[in-house]
Amino acid sequence: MSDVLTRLHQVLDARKDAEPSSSYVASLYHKGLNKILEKVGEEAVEAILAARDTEAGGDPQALINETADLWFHTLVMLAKLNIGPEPVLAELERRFGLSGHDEKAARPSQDT
Ligand SMILES: N=c1c2ncn([C@@H]3O[C@H](COP(=O)(O)OP(=O)(O)OP(=O)(O)O)[C@@H](O)[C@H]3O)c2ncn1[C@@H]1O[C@H](COP(=O)(O)O)[C@@H](O)[C@H]1O
Repeated sequence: MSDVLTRLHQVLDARKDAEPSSSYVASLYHKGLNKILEKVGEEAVEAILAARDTEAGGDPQALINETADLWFHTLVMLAKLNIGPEPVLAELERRFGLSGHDEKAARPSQDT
């Protein structure tokens, strides 16, 4: 399934040469990194609100959709900075099976 992240990244990369009027992703690149970061923040808030609604008995599909929007916009953010999903997946792989407390204790002191 993580293959879809790689395939999506290839599309996001190709959109760097597209006309802003022809593609949502190209229009985001054209507006610049600050607009992309604004979208990531917006989608994070929408995911948080949908999680609250789901806990209160709402439709989990709304949370799934908002999480997909959030992941998508973080991929656009990374692509804008010439980073694909692979190093993020590799970092998750590296952390896999490590206790969260142990992993945090082993981080360089400037990381949060
Ligand atoms: N996965 C997605 C995807 N998820 C969400 N979105 C878009 O993200 C936007 C987020 O919704 P909003 O209501 O916040 O957006 P908005 O109101 O248009 O934005 P603002 O004007 O408020 O900034 C919507 O336009 C969604 O269609 C996506 N747009 C594109 N993709 C993928 O990216 C590929 C390339 O897309 P294009 O560049 O548009 O061809 C597509 O083939 C898909 O695979």
